[in-house]
Amino acid sequence: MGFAAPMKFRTSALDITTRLFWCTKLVVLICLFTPPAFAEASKVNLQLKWHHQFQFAGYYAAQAKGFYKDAGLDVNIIEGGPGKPALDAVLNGSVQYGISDADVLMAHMHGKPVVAMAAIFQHSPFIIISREDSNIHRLADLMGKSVMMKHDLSAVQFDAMMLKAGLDPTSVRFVTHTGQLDDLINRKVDAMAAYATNEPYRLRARGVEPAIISTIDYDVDFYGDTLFTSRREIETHPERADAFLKATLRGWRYAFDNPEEIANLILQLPGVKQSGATQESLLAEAKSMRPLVMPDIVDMGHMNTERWSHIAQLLVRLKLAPDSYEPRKFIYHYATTPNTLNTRWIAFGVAATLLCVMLVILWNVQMRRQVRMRTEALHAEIARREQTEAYLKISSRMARVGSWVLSLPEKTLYWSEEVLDIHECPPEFAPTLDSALAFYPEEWRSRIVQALEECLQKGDSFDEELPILTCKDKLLWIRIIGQAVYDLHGNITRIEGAIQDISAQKVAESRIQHLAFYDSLTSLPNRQLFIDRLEHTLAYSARTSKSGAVLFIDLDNFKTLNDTMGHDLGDMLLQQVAMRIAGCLRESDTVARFGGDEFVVLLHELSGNHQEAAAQARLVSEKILISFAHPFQFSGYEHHTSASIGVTLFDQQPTTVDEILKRADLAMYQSKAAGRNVIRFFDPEMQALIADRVEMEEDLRNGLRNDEFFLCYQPQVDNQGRLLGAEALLRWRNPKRGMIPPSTFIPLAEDSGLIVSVGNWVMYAACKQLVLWAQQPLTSSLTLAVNVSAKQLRQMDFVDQIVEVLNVTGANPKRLKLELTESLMVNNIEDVIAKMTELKNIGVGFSIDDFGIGYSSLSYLKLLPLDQLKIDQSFVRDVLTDPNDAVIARTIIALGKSLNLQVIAEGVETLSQREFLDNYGCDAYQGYLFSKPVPADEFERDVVQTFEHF
Ligand SMILES: Nc1nc2c(ncn2[C@@H]2O[C@@H]3COP(=O)(O)O[C@H]4[C@@H](O)[C@H](n5cnc6c(=O)[nH]c(N)nc65)O[C@@H]4COP(=O)(O)O[C@H]3[C@H]2O)c(=O)[nH]1
Repeated sequence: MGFAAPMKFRTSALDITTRLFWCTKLVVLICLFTPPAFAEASKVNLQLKWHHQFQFAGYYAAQAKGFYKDAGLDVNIIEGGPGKPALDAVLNGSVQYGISDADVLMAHMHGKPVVAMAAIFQHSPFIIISREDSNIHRLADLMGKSVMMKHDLSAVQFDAMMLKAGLDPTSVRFVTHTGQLDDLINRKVDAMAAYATNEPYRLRARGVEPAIISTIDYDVDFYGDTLFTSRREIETHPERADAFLKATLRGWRYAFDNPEEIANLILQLPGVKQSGATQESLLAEAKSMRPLVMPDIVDMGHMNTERWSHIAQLLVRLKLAPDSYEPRKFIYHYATTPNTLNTRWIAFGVAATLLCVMLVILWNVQMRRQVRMRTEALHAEIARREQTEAYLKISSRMARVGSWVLSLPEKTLYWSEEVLDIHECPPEFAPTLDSALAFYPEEWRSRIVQALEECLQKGDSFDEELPILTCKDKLLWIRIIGQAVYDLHGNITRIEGAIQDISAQKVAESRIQHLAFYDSLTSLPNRQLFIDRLEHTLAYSARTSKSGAVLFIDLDNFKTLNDTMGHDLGDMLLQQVAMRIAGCLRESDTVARFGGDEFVVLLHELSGNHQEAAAQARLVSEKILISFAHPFQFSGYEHHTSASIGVTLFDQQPTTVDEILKRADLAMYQSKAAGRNVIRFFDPEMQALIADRVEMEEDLRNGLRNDEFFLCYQPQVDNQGRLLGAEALLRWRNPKRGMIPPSTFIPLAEDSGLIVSVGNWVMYAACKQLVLWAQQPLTSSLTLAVNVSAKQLRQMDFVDQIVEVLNVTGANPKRLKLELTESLMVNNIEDVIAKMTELKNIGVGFSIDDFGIGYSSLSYLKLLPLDQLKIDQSFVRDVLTDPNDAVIARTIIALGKSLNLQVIAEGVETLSQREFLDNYGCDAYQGYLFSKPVPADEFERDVVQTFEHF
């Protein structure tokens, strides 16, 4: 449906274009209607139908008056006669043009290539003539009578007349036509076929009154003499044919206009006078021809397609011709345009008029179309504007924005519906400038008043965000925009603008602000806001004599609680901690959460005296520690926790936020190292230590690259004193620092993550050693225990790494024992079990190192694919003196037995320690009693030789 209009438009545009095209084409055609021009006269032959007489007057006139010559033709007129039919002459090509009857049509219908050019006789002159005294006046009178008739078209016309009259054509007696009028005069025949233009006159001239039966009386109306030619002539000489026809017709017009002149001319033709023709007889013939040729009524030579068709149908009906009449092929059409000047002017005139008419029509159509289109466009525009206005109203309502106008100089105020709505005023509320200003709270009102004044005085536009109290006393935030409007003289005539309710936006902004600057869990300021405040405080301190402090607070063992009791409890603890810390501070102090269990406090406006400020900071710190003394309560659960606090002071000395935070952080680490639940102030010595730690980390990294590490081996023996194997212990000899103990660099490697690369190095070194030992009988059965740190084991590809080391070195997995610490059992125990099981399946053994000091859950212990428990040396050390340690050692041995695990004691220094443990069934020992850890060569040389072997 939507395409209906354009379709219509397209069709009409097409019509117009088509009309214009044809109109132009017509004009061009008419204009091109020009006469042919021949360089030299073209010779043609014209065969007449009969002897020379007025019947062919037009042709003689055309020749005598030079019409043929004017048309570039040299025409040879050939006389016709019996046995000399023009049709045959044209068809065999001996002549180009001929005169004949409707037998040309018959020839055409029989497939002969003939073309009728002009029917000179509009009605056939054929008649049946008899003597008046024979009493033959109608066809019926001919029944049984003799009629002299040729078996040609005359017979056809006669048959047609008879049939039309309801008579049988064969009921008359036909006699061969002799052409002798005397046969009729002498009553040899009763009647004869004749020409109305000829025989009646001749009969009368002989004193015999004729009786005439005419075809017209029986409604048989054939054309008479017809100028025709061959199709070949038309195709090969179209211009000649045109020219010949035009000149001939001109000749005919001349002949009828000047019959005496032409009659005299005919008399001069050979054989005419001899035939007895006179001027009088010729003029009589001319006269009798007029009603048949009708030169005054129709165009000379006129042919009617319908009439030819009618004659053709009659011929078919009479079975004289096949049903194959093709008017277009039979009837001649001009190949070129008439060449008279008049015709050309008329043509031009007609064309120009046509063109003008078409242009007027076109202009009219175009105008109508334009008017229609513009009207439609106007309607569409109105609809669009109405729609836009409606949408604007909807969007204004949705966006809660409206317009206002303050007209000057009366200062009358107009509010749109939306503005009234924003102010929650009833529709009848009529605002004035004063009543509008009253919506703004007093402390904000001056801003809008000032904005209006500046707009009035200087023409400044304004854009303000202000709160209002609506008619219903609701607090809203609005954005008000205003700008001056001037008249032609540059005077401000009004201020107009918009008001939008931006309350929702303000809430969102403050929410974003909160999210950006506050910790979502505790609602405390976050690191960013804390830094911002610290910067302000530093600037303030630099200006005044006041100092300040930053406290770094870290919860002790928070990670363990979070991991074991779950994050929900961890979160609850952090929220309660936040409240307790905040409870120890002044309003003006800041407590922030930096993430995890890291809380940071900013104390400002402390004393300008350093010591006093330190005391103030210590007091607050202690208050915080004391607040932690009470257990934290969660639903049905109590939790004790303590904190480590690092403090740093700052005063007017220039320093940076980063520096202060770093110092507080260092102090906090120091307090943690000091045993937790303590307060430590930052001091420069500690900073040096930390700096050294950073440096050592770098040395450690380089140490790996520079091959500064090596392994020492400490023997492990069974209760019979036989050498079972050794524990591989890592050593680091740094060219600058000398030998560094593992207790120093292993924690550093753990913290920095370097322990993974270090551990990998150890694993390769230990396995290579196993391979070497495997090659010697004394050492081939020894096992090697290797320490594995928690970070190593947590590597996703830990198992693959070990397998790769074993594959690369070729070490026997059964000789390798991995020592894991108890802390590994706390987290993700399923993963640990899976990895251990995988390695266990290929023969690798496992021992729990330092057993007894951790948090091993006995239920998990059962699940681990362990081989050995290793009693921590701290219990072994005092096993003889501290009954608690003795009990623990005995318990571990008993536990091992019940779980079917081997138990080894480390740190055995004395025989009595060994004997004690032996008494309780300890399976193996390691300690200085047997040997300190020694390098491989020393181990092989001294240790291996000393012990008995399995
Ligand atoms: N007082 C005393 N000490 C004895 C006695 N017998 C052995 N020790 C010492 O006790 C530590 C035993 O190693 P650990 O418990 O695995 O404790 C090791 C282990 O936790 C770690 N460590 C050493 N090498 C490696 C390693 O390759 N990888 C990992 N992850 N940690 C290692 O460093 C810790 C310290 O190693 P070391 O300094 O070699 O100290 C060794 C050893 O020298 C004794 O009778 N009396």
